[in-house]
Amino acid sequence: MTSTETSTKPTVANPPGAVAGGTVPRLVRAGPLARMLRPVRGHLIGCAVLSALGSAAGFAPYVAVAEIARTALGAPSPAAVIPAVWTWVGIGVAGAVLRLLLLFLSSRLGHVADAETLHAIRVRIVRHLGVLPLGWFRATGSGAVKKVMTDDLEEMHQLIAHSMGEIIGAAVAVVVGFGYLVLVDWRMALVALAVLIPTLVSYQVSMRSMSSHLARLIAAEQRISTSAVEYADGITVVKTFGTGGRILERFARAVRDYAGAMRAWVSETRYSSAICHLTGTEMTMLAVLLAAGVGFVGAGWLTVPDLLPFLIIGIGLPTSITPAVQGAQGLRKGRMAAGHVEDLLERAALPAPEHPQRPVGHRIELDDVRFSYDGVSPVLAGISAVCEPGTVTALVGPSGAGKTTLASLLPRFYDVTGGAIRIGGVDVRDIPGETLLASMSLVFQDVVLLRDTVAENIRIGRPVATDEEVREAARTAQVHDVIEKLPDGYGTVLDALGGGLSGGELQRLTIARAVLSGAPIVVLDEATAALDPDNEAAVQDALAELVAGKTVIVIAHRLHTIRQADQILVLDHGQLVESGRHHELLARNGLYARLWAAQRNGEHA
Ligand SMILES: Nc1ncnc2c1ncn2[C@@H]1O[C@H](COP(=O)(O)OP(=O)(O)OP(=O)(O)O)[C@@H](O)[C@H]1O
Repeated sequence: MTSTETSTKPTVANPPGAVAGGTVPRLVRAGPLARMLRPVRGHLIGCAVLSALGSAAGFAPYVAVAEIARTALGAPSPAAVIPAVWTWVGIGVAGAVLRLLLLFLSSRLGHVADAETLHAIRVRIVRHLGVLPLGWFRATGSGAVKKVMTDDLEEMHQLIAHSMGEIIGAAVAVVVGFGYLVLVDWRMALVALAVLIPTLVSYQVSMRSMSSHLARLIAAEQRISTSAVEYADGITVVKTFGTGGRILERFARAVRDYAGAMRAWVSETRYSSAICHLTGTEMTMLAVLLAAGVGFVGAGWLTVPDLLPFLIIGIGLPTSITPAVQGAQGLRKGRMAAGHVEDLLERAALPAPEHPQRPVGHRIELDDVRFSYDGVSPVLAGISAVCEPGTVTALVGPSGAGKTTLASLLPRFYDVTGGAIRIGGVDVRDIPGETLLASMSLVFQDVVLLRDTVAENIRIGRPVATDEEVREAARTAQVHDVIEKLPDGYGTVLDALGGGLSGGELQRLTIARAVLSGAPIVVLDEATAALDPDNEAAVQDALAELVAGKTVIVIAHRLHTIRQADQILVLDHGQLVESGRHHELLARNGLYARLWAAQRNGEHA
């Protein structure tokens, strides 16, 4: 029996709740959780049975103490009860040992079920991540993956390995304890029940209230941590531009939301919480049982020895519920976590080609390409163009025109919603994913680094490349000399921030990756960030080496870098408004000419 006081303080970590009859089975049966646990049902049933038996055996020492007291008090002489006392001591010790053994085995089964379930889920997630559109990762995916892989799986671990056993153990403790008291004296047992029932009912009320508030509280808690991280991450910008007020305001709003949700919850549960505090403690039970017991003894309904089991076992009944309250909370969180896991697993995968085909050559054909992120507002509205092998095509246009979106349709970050993109005469949706990605190098502005050596960071371009090939690629990308000057040269381990390499140097490192891959198509997002003149020249030289002889699509922000492009596609509001070479477009005096004039004026201002 636990002797800790039952707490009904409604915190998110341990909110009010109860193991009221019917609630637990409904939760376990429900939806995604039940589906995920089906393969380990046998283990879970075994775990539950062992936990129940262990919890029941754990009563033996308490019953033994009560019985020894009853026997001793009612005996004519101490010597007469020695054999009976020894028997009860034996029963008590055996019960304690059995409890340890059964709970150990139950915990083992629970952890085996947990390991098998989480292993299967992790494998499914990893497989599914492999078929999700890359665009999903760029937009929102990495945060969602992290949350599911760490937070949600941790909640599921708590549920499978701990919460179920806690709930069943606590339920059995209450039932067995109460059953024993009924056998001793059913009238006194009813008195104990009169204290237990309001406790259970008020827990049940709190539990129902928790269901409606938990999602809101967790959401507010997440917003608090997100805005705190945002503040810490952006501290340089915040201090420099004095924008801390706005970020702090977001943080304060999240804190207010949380406090509001908590207030609503506390207010809704004020009566049930007060009853829990009043009736769910050992002190209250002791006072009631003692008062009733003395009265019963005075009335001749009860003997003093028969009062003892109520004072030893009865007073612990309310606090026996505590583990179930925590377990029920774990169950609820685990069920929400299972829902998040299933949401991720149900996210639409990129359809694999039904009839895979191999492209012949690398001619790129944009055929009436239409696209929308939300299926409602068009972002690209019927773009048609051809990029011949070995030529450079620049995508230009105002911010938000759709340049990045168009470029990201080539490697199938997303699929077109109308029209088609063909490479070497084959629709990209009919080219096997690996073949498609192997045919192009993607050089985007956000440099993604692995926490690994410089050499391995370049080798991502072609994992089987030799050390000499890695060095050669770095030389071509004009970054070899910089790497050689690092403390451990190519063996220097980079962190997420680039291990001291400048922005331009990191860009050349990603260019080296692309050079190493040797893919015949290059999709390039030209840097918008201004580099110092030396770095700028080095990056331009590296790019010139990379794109030589390749089919290149470049998203151009600074028009002077693409004056020599073979064709320039000018986008505006998702439409292709002009196309041609630099001097042709200037002669048309349209959008391109205006953008060019604006940039020239900007440079000379
Ligand atoms: N992941 C996304 N989900 C929803 N809408 C998006 C997403 N990415 C871009 N958009 C929207 O699509 C439109 C085109 O954006 P896109 O980034 O392709 O333009 P862009 O021409 O590359 O702009 P910039 O030069 O500023 O990078 C914009 O209205 C943008 O807000």
